[in-house]
Amino acid sequence: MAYEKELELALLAVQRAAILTKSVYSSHSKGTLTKTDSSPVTIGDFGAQALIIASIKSAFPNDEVVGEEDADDLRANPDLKNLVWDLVQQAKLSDPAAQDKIGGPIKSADDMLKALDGGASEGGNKGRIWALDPIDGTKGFLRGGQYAVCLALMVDGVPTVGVIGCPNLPVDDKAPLDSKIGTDADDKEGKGVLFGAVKGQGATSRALTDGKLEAPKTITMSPLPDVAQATFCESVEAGHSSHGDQADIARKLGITKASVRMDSQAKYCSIARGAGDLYLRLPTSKTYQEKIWDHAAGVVLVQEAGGEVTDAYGKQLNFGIGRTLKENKGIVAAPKAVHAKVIEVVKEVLSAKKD
Ligand SMILES: Nc1ncnc2c1ncn2[C@@H]1O[C@H](COP(=O)(O)O)[C@@H](O)[C@H]1OP(=O)(O)O
Ligand SMILES: [Mg+2]
Repeated sequence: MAYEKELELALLAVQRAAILTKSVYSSHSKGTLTKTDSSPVTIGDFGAQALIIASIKSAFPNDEVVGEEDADDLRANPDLKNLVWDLVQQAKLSDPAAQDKIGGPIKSADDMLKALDGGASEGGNKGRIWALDPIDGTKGFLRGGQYAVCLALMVDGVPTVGVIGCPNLPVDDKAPLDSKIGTDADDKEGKGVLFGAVKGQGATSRALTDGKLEAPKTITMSPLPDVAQATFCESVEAGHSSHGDQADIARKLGITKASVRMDSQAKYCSIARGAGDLYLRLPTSKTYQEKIWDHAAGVVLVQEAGGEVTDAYGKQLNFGIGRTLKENKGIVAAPKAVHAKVIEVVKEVLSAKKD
């Protein structure tokens, strides 16, 4: 099967990075810090990015990576560098054969910095480029809710392999979705899911473990004969998408169920496995450009589970023009059969706002 090696590498690398993020949450008081550009980040972001890029570069030395982080903060702060270096050395898969497949440990702190800086690709529509978000949904991570380790391989600008690790989603694909799932208040049992998809080959989920890969289960979106019955997902953060516009769209579609708010690409995962139906992300800002690492993996998953993903105007997402989706505004993900109807209503709501 095409991309078999890439999928296995991505699954194992994401699994190891997820182990690292869990150790940051439990042993390092969540590891929060503020980057020199004042955006929030955790020590887990650096460690997870370094591990995943080192794995990619050892298996596929010529591939490029567009990663969210870089090593500038670690170079400027030796204590921080040492802290992340300790984390990276400890994060190992329990199964030696699985660990061997992802290139073993990084040899030195300097190698770790080099790996971290390996995410500086400018992207583009030629060749093989990976898009990596080591911790997507930092706010969710900090509140003990949903976050995701997200990795996609783009081939000639097209997201082709997508893997997402969600340490706080329930393993059961059909567990009811509500905004409290995965919060600290919940039982920790039965949590942690690893999703994978390859273009043209379907989408799967399996329990996220720390060893060998579990057997995959095929996932598909729920059949949604009547869009009024939909459950729609949106960001927790009102600054990331317009809760008001999304509520208007839902009302016009006849949807009466309350939205499910969760952080990160766990939203794409949840609709791909049929636990929810729609993901609406209407822009709050005229200037914000969505980042490719925030969507590439989720898009492959939803497409392969029977869905369609476009921007808010129904335009195809263009992943091949750099590190952002600068030609697109907002995101609408829905089962294929209802996508056009949803876009029609989204356009109505957006054009009414302009008047
Ligand atoms: N104004 C904005 N509009 C849309 N997304 C945003 C905005 N500001 C930040 N983000 C991104 O939203 C993502 C999280 O989305 P969600 O709300 O679905 O969890 C983060 O990767 C974050 O990027 P960053 O990490 O650079 O702040
Ligand atoms: Mg992100």
